Amino acid sequence: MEGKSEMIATWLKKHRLIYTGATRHPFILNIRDGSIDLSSFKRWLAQDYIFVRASVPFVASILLKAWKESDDSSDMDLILSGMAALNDEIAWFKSEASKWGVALHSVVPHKANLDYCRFLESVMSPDIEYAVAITAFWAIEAVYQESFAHCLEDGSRTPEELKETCQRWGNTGFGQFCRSLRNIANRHLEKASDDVLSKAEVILIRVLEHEVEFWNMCSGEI
Ligand SMILES: Cc1ncc(CN)c(N)n1
Repeated sequence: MEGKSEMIATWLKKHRLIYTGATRHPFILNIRDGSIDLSSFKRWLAQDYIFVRASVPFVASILLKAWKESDDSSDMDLILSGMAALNDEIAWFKSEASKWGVALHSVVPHKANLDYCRFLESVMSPDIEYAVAITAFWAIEAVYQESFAHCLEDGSRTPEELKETCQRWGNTGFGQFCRSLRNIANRHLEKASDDVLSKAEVILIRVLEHEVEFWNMCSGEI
């Protein structure tokens, strides 16, 4: 198949509108221009804690797929570092929540969050190929990286008390992690059958849709 070596770039061009919708959502633009309503931020904090906890078994399932299916042992090293980052993230959410007076133990997940967590669970199935699952993992991380990095660019007016949050996903190290995930995804997609390629493209679109719904939920729109 022609142009298989950079599938992710091809798909990002094709699905630019939804990708921009996920990475330049009003929730993020409001952080960037300083107009964010703090109740939206607290809602995000509480709901994302639930999502991050649900991401642990998801990433563990990708680690298992890499162990079984990858021809390169460095894939496992990268995925393992992603697991370690989740461990830090969970600790960060707990301390951030106590700073903002958010009681994490009593948070009720919103529908958009439940739907997204259910989607993660579906990708954990052993029937889902490694190339498909790693594409989903890359997309989930890339949306946060691009979104929060945007809040730190020159000209942004992100409130001082939200800068640490933006740094967590907008820092250059996390950017490098996302680029490495994208390289792994591209490498496996290059060897994939047309059937697996169409599944990976659909999964990518689903992730982007869930991310938009997640931001909508945090903005209080649903
Ligand atoms: C909804 C969502 N998407 C992505 C990430 C980044 N792990 C996150 N914490 N939450």
